[in-house]
Amino acid sequence: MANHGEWQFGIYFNGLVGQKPSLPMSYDALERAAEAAMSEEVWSYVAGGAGNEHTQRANVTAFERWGLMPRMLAGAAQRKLGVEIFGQQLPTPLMMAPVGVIGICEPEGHGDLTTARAAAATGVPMIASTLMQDPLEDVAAALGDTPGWFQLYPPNDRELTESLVRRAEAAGYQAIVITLDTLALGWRPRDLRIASFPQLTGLCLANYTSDPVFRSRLDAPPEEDPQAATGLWARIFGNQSLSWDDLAWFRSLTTLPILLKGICSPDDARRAVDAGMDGIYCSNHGGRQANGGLPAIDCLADVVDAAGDAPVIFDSGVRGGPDIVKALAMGARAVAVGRPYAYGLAVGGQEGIEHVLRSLLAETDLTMAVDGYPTIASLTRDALRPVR
Ligand SMILES: Cc1cc2nc3c(=O)[nH]c(=O)nc-3n(C[C@H](O)[C@H](O)[C@H](O)COP(=O)(O)O)c2cc1C
Ligand SMILES: O=C(O)C(=O)c1ccccc1
Repeated sequence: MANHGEWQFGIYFNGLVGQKPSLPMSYDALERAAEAAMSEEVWSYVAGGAGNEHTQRANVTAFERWGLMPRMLAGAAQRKLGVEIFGQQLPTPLMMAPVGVIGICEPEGHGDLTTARAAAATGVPMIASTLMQDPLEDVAAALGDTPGWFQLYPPNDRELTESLVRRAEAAGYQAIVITLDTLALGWRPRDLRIASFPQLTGLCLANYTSDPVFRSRLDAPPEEDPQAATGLWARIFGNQSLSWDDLAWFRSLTTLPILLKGICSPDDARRAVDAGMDGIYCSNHGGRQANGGLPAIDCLADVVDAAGDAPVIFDSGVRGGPDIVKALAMGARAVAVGRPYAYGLAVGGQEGIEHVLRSLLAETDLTMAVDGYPTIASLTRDALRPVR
């Protein structure tokens, strides 16, 4: 396979016949275009974070405190970006993080299906959120040969939790990601200012309204009384009494690999592995949940060390190829992005997502080429130096 970076020559050659890319070529331009393309409510929800968004900004700027050491004549003419996770061979170390409102990041409201098609076209796995506009089965069917993982927000109803996990397994998802950092909703001033929370208008609840257990809890079907369905969702979503003791029960539900998302503490990573979890997902939810926290990248190395042989996925603040390379060098097995592909969808539909993913992969590949790291295995912490 050609190196991902060669994609840039396609763009330059198009320039020879007067064609310029119609989609943004930098993250800042992508963000501006997305703001223009989205409704005020969706923009606020996607772009915003917790409190004064200090942690959200710090997630991004913390990457600038690490520099990659360039190595010359390192035999990096061909790069190998493939990785293996839970016996799955992935063509690249990039993943799409679960974004619960991806369904409404395009005007037609089927953004989950569009994202799955972009995953199918690029080989970049989609981690499908519990919050979807289309049922998880339909989204799985659109993934083609690309693996999908299912992200679970465990409701405070065990029968419903079990139903969601079994449906995900039956639909062909290849891992379950249990998100632990959103058992309560963070303080989000942007959304508070405009008094907007999309799920409360009934958006992105298809996995609930299509679920037999959820439906059995309602007096009338959601099609007849959508408000009652939304009210039930609001009552069952939060699950603040979840504890480490519940992990054995989750483990008993499925033979699929389970990862815990929202882990930043090495002690929690150790505890997760001891409880039989298969992987760790180091993330602070893109700074959307708790403000005043550590940048997620500053937590990654300790989490990797504590996780032992268990693979660690990383997200929060990844905006370009060098960020991906740095997170891999810290020891992440794969690196995910959230807002970047949501903006790609808003700006250019499926093509927009593919454009964002291909740009990230090209820049990752070229960073490895220019800095002399031919394989992901060659990217160790020795490649990183603190910027003074
Ligand atoms: C609009 C939006 C919705 C999200 N919804 C979910 C979700 O449903 N489940 C989840 O585990 N994480 C969710 N996240 C968090 C992402 O999975 C990821 O941790 C975060 O976006 C990474 O940070 P980044 O946006 O800086 O790349 C959401 C993030 C955004 C921006
Ligand atoms: O907005 C989020 O980040 C998120 O993950 C979420 C999803 C559903 C309810 C509350 C928060």
